[in-house]
Amino acid sequence: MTSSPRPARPGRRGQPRPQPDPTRDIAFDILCGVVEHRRMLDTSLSRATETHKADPRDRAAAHRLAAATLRHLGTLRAVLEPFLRKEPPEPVRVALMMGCAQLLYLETPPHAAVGTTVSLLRRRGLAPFAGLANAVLRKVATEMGALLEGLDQPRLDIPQWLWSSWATMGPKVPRAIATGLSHEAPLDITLRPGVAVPEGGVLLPNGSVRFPAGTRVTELPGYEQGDFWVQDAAATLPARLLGAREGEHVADLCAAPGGKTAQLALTGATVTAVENNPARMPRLLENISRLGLTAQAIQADATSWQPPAPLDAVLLDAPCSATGTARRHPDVLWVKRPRDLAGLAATQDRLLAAARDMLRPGGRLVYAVCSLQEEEGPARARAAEAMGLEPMPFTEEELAFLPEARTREGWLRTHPGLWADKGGMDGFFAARFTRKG
Ligand SMILES: C[S@@+](CC[C@H](N)C(=O)[O-])C[C@H]1O[C@@H](n2cnc3c(N)ncnc32)[C@H](O)[C@@H]1O
Repeated sequence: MTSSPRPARPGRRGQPRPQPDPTRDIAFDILCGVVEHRRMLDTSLSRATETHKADPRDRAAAHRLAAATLRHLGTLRAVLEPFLRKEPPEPVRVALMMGCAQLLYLETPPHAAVGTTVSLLRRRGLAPFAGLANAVLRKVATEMGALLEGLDQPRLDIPQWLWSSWATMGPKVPRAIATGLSHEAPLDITLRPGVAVPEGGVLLPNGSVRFPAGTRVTELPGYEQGDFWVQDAAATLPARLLGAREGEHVADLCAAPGGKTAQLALTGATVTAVENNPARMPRLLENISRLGLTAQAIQADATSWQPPAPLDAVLLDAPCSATGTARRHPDVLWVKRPRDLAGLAATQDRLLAAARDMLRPGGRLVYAVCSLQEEEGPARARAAEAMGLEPMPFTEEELAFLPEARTREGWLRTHPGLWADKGGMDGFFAARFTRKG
């Protein structure tokens, strides 16, 4: 992150005229949206990009700054605490946290981090706090190492309710997840069969290819030709574990943007992808076409859609809290609340019941969520059993490349602390069932 290269021109009354800085303006709007209004980052990003007439580079830089701040929100609050004798208004705290994040995590030169924060406060009608920001950020810049010493950063950066909830997976799991969430996620792609590993990529044990964080997928050779698609290593597992085969009729419920549809289509099965959100249909269709795959995409609510004939297999990648994707979407940690889970679980149960009814006797169902929450994972697998679905556990052989993700029940449980030496993975839960004959 660099400073604005142009010197400030004098404005009225000899005051330096604040320079436009769309990157920090957008990041500030995003952060205020998350922290004050529990608004998702992507929602604010689109809105703020329009307001500040930003170009794609500003947008990307703003996203990176906002994400770095959110990834370390608890630590940044703790670092600032000793310098604030009185509680500042929340937007001022947000600007200070953003300034601190640039100093502590983004290697922004101190004069730029301090100067741009002061300008931001002036632009936003918060000039009375400019002096405070100047003094606090200068101190942070000089005492950086000492300020972080002794802080339990992974613990501070996770809201208490999530930390406690993750302990249901084992006492060491919350810390492992938090450590996995403390850095940017790498870029994983899934290759079409027969495509060579692109230069710079590392082949993972599940067959995914991994690139360093910040790699732009559209710039990798083979993207336009449809040689691969973006998909986290953990996200490849549910479709793989459905075991779809040529000649089978399968449905991919809740399908956009279509990573799992692509996997299923490549098995040779006849695939119907069902997605209810019209805004997400173009991405699904675009991906199917870029990859040159054959799959029927239908815009419909999967709780009421019915296949023309009973299906051999169904993949249900249900909507969820998405806490498993917090490496890429750190806002999730601060936007979601415990009370959101009951509504999501009710939707997941409705989708499970609908999926069950689509199957022929003996047909298979994989239920998956990118959530780390018990309510959306194991509790839903038990609900599926109560609906008359018969468990069909994942075997040791099927998960031989990732044995630590196989639970005693034969479910799949991944989290950002797994494959720590390789760069981690998203959090997923999956369970497989058959419909009794
Ligand atoms: C977790 S995302 C799916 C990701 C996708 N399976 C993939 O691998 O690329 C969940 C999707 O379900 C869709 N969705 C939510 N409720 C739905 C419903 N009742 N019927 C169909 N789709 C639904 C959402 O719009 C969203 O696109």
